[in-house]
Amino acid sequence: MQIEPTPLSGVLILTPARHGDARGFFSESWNRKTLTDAGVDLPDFVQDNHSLSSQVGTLRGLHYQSPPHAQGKLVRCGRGRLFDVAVDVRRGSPTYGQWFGAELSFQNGRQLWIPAGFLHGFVTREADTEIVYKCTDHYDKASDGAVAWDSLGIDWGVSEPLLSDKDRAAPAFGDWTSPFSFEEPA
Ligand SMILES: Cc1cn([C@H]2C[C@H](O)[C@@H](COP(=O)(O)OP(=O)(O)O[C@H]3O[C@@H](C)C(=O)[C@@H](O)[C@H]3O)O2)c(=O)[nH]c1=O
Repeated sequence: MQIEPTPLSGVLILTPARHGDARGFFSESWNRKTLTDAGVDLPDFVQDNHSLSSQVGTLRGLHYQSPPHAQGKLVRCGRGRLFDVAVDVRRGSPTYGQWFGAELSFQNGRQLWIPAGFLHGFVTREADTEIVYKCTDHYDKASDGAVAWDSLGIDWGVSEPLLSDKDRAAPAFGDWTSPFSFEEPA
């Protein structure tokens, strides 16, 4: 397991080992003990999500659930290729409003750990791309929120993405009040 920090405190890139042989590969895509032994303690996960985006340039985001139903997400790409983005929206954080993006693909096997307190979104870079992610809280429709994808200066690599109606109507970052605040690490 390779563990890499990112410029946003708390956000990590995790790359599990792949054991290749004549059949293909085997990989432990999630193993709490491997991470704990490496000094990384993630909260418990209670829901796994899986979505397919048929068209290249499909953009889902930027999403969050408000506390007390905030979600941390461990994200990976099951098929195809996508650009995954986390935005720090913890009020008082030294990196408030900053974003980090990484390409996650079936090929590179990378995962992005995004704690609660961040917006999450992604754009697909291939047709028929699947995303799979573990969440630390259940879906709660009433706590579900979105911020406009094009209001944070993120370089998505597309100018006219395919969006949901909800994402097209999302408020701009500048018109939105974050429900998250920054807690200094103990
Ligand atoms: C997120 C979610 C949606 N749904 C339903 C609601 C709706 O009818 C349908 C599609 O929902 P959405 O349009 O919100 O799906 P989508 O745009 O893929 O939303 C997801 O985007 C990524 C970026 C995230 O980070 C996720 O947390 C989630 O917000 O699925 C659930 O039943 N459970 C869930 O956990």
